[in-house]
Amino acid sequence: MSQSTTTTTSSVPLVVFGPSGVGKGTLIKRLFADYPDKFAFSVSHTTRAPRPGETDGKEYHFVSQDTFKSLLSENAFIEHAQFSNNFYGTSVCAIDAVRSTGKRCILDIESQGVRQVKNTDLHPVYVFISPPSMAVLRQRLHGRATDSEEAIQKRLATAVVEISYAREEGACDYIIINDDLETAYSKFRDVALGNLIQGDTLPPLDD
Ligand SMILES: Nc1ncnc2c1ncn2[C@@H]1O[C@H](COP(=O)(O)OP(=O)(O)OP(=O)(O)O)[C@@H](O)[C@H]1O
Repeated sequence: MSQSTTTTTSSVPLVVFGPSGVGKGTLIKRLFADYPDKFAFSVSHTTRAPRPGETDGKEYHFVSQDTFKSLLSENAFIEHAQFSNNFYGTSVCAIDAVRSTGKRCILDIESQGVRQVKNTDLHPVYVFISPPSMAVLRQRLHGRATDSEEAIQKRLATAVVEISYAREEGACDYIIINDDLETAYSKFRDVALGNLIQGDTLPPLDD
């Protein structure tokens, strides 16, 4: 691949999506650790209150519901969502802020957000991280031990929605199955660096 192609591909944002518990955070954390000067998350806006230790503009841009709504009406967000009465959104400005530092912006969002991004002129690269099977996803959610059984069941139900979206024509540029972590990370790193890879094929995930 020519240098110019690599540069162009690796400067557009990278959207990473996939069911909760599949290992997106694990892969992204490792990428940030390996390449601290190359990648960054954009800072999202939220209407939720800051938690102790959080700084405005660092973890989030903390705004009121009214400010959020007016930003929304000005089309300031490329995607937004509501979770338990709070709004969250990724602004065009936040993505530009990452771009201006010379880093590649990474977006870790749900398929609902991916659909919204598709309606913008951002044109990122879309990577779907897939579990090797639903049984493995279930095991990982239990193994992480951060959720109640009820929350795990909810995440599994949402996983079905994420996976069925990934099956839609043109939903993603790359599928990476996170079975063996080293193999998955090596593919993920290549995509993030703008290299062409042979993506995986979605497994049946009907177990
Ligand atoms: N390839 C792998 N093999 C085994 N375990 C893994 C692998 N990848 C990740 N895990 C483990 O699976 C669990 C879920 O991973 P992680 O929290 O990164 O998922 P996630 O997709 O970021 O979830 P969420 O969207 O809920 O934040 C963690 O305990 C992690 O250590």
